[in-house]
Amino acid sequence: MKPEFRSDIVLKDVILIKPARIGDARGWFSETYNARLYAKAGIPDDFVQDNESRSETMGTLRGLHFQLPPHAQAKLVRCTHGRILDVVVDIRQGSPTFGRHTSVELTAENGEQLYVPAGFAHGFCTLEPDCEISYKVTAYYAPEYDRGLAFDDPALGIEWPFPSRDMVLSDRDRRHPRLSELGDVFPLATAGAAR
Ligand SMILES: Cc1cn([C@H]2C[C@H](O)[C@@H](COP(=O)(O)OP(=O)(O)O[C@H]3O[C@H](C)C(=O)[C@H](O)[C@H]3O)O2)c(=O)[nH]c1=O
Repeated sequence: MKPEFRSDIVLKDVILIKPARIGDARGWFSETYNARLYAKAGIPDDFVQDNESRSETMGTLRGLHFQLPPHAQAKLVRCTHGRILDVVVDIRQGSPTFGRHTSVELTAENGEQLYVPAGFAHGFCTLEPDCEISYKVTAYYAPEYDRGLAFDDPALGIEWPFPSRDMVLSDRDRRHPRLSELGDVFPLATAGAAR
C-alpha cells in the first residue's frame, strides 16, 4: 500500500500526505517516511534533523517560526499524540500566494503529515491536552537565524480555535513582528535553495 499525496490544499508547494496503515489482528503498521516515494511525490529533500515537542495544555500555540536563509528549513510534520491545527504562511517575496496561509488538522488518529517547504512560517495550536508532534527538518537548528511571525497578525487572517488571551504561548511567540514588518526575508529564488 502506498501513501497518498495531495498538493491541492490552497498553497502551491505545500503537500498533505496520508501514509498507508496496514492493519492486522494486532493493530497496524505504517511507513511514516520513505525517501524514494516522497521524492517521486515532490519531496526530494534530505532531512538532517528530527524534532519532537510535547504541549500539555489544550490551546498551546507554538509559532509562527522559520529559519532565515542559508539555514531555511523545509519540514515534514506529523502529530503523534492528540490533535493539532497546523498552520503554514507563505512568506516568499514574489510568491503569488505571499501572505496567504493554509490550516490543516493533523491528528495521531489520522496519521496525516504536512510538508512545509522552506520559505513558509510554521506553527500549530493544540486542540486537546497532551499533544505531541514529531517532525523532520532539512537544516540544522541555527538559533541566530531563528525568526518568527506574529500568529495574530490581522493581515494573515488566521482563524485560531481559541481566543488569543486563552492560548498558552512562550513570551517570545507573543512578540514576533507582523508580516508588514518582516522585510524581504525570503526572496523567492532562495527559498528552496537553503539548507
Ligand atoms: C527548534 C529547536 C529548539 N531547540 C531548543 C531551543 C529552546 O531551548 C527549546 C525550545 O525551543 P522553541 O521554544 O523554539 O521550541 P518551539 O516553540 O517548539 O519551536 C518550534 O516550533 C515551531 C512549530 C516550528 O516549526 C519550529 O520547528 C520550531 O521553532 O529547544 C533546539 O535545541 N533545537 C531546535 O531545533
